[in-house]
Amino acid sequence: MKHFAEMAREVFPLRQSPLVHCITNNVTIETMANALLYIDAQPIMTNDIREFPALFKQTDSLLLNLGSLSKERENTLLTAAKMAKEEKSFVVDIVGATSAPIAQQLAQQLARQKPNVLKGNISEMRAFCGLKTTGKGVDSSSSDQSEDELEELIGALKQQDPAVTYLATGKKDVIVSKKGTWVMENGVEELQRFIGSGDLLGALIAALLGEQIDNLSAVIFALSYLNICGEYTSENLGPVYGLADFRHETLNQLSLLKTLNQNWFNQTKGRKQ
Ligand SMILES: Nc1ncnc2c1ncn2[C@@H]1O[C@H](COP(=O)(O)OP(=O)(O)OP(=O)(O)O)[C@@H](O)[C@H]1O
Ligand SMILES: Cc1ncsc1CCO
Ligand SMILES: [Mg+2]
Repeated sequence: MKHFAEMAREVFPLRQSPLVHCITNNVTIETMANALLYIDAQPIMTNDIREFPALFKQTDSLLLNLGSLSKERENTLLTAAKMAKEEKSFVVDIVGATSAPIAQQLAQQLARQKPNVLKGNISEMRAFCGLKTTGKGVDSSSSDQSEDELEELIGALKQQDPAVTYLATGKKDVIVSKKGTWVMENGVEELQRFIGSGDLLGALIAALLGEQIDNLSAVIFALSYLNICGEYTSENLGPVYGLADFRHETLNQLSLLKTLNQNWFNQTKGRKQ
């Protein structure tokens, strides 16, 4: 992790205020837009494909999130991915691939457009690889996260297109890239218990790609930053707190940690396999 530790101070605060175009679900769209502002990026949440040619000239990166899909959004996502292919950095978040066959199919189609990063929770990523999963809805299951299950997922991700960097989130997070495999261990359980933590993570990765940070580093820094914000929150809120306060304070930390503790990356737990 030494290489990343040296780079970390250069990453946050962001210098270029990247403009991130997000095509995303209706549930967490506002949380995602604010999370981007809190890390000094700029969001634009445009679904209208008529706007894309002009918009693509301005944006630095693109996020495609498959949650709460509709026929129209499916078309919007495919159009954006085709335009982005080899032209613009983009992240695909395969929300719902565990439970919705159409989202699963769309995830495969979008993967063929070679996103920089394709992510989902561990159950969604198991579904993506064709492995059995006990995940339901948009949440992962704990039984998909045993050591054996993680090893199986890592093996399956290594068989996927090596042009793409893969992130599977959960208690432990798995990153598979052509540069190697990492298992990261930051975060607290409450992060899984507010809706949109995974969604906003996809947008943070896109923001770092928009700063021309390489795929693997963008994933490691965005993931570690969010999870360490969660850890700070859990330590500082006291012995008893509600989940709404946890959510609120974690979002606050996104805006604070980068300036209050420039050594935040020293708290990263994880290893290359
Ligand atoms: N049990 C846990 N312990 C520690 N960190 C966790 C845990 N579960 C999730 N996280 C962290 O929370 C973040 C979101 O991961 P999660 O897998 O919950 O995403 P998700 O299911 O896609 O979320 P959502 O659908 O609500 O957007 C990641 O940074 C992940 O590392
Ligand atoms: C709850 C929910 N349903 C569809 S998308 C979404 C947000 C989680 O990603
Ligand atoms: Mg998710």
